[in-house]
Amino acid sequence: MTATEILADRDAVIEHVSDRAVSLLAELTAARERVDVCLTGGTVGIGVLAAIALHPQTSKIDLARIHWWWGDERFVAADSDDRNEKQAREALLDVLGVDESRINALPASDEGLSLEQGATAAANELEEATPFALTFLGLGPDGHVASLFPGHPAASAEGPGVMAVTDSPKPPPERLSMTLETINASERIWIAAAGADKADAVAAVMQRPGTQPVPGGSVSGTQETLLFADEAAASQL
Ligand SMILES: O=C1O[C@H](COP(=O)(O)O)[C@@H](O)[C@H](O)[C@H]1O
Repeated sequence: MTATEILADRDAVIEHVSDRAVSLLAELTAARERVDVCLTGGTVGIGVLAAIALHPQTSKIDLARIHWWWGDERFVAADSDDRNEKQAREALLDVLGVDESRINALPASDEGLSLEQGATAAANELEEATPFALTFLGLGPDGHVASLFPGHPAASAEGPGVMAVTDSPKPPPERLSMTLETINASERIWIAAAGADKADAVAAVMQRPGTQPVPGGSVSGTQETLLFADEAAASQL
């Protein structure tokens, strides 16, 4: 069951989610030797990472215990500005000086692997991870999360792992995405959405009458599922 927290605007969503993330990661890294965290791309998602980097309490997080993953990636060259990895590195990982050995990026198109081979390699790498303690997700205006788009075969793929996504309705057309089952093995899933263009998607995620099912509505963490929305995105609730 997804619970919602509604904040005034985009900046308030980013501030609130980053506050909660810093507290949670400080607590988890004090209690566990290994904490796997799954990142997202997207406007609010990257904003949250930038805010974590600048947060006054971030030094309380034991970074040596965190392993970083991505829920989805655009299958483009490693140095492309479209890469969720590149954006996350610039916003957070490089700023904090995270060690390369703990960054588990999804393959890029210039690494010598086809899209399918990249999905297989990523799924194999994922086997070393513990279930994600925290997974961040953005929400597209169509209700997509990660690169699981409504009506697209990847969104209904069964089993754990990483899907090769072709013909993505949102550019770039080739992507890699964790499956719903892998995402839903996460202890906590936090979806963040802001802006009036997300209002229909937020209503669909919360399964309001008259809405159609969307991938974001099938997301469910084993301990917690939270949707953080600003007032504009929550206007149809
Ligand atoms: O393409 C993507 O879009 C979604 C949502 O992005 P937003 O800019 O509309 O917030 C994002 O969650 C996903 O990681 C990304 O690859």
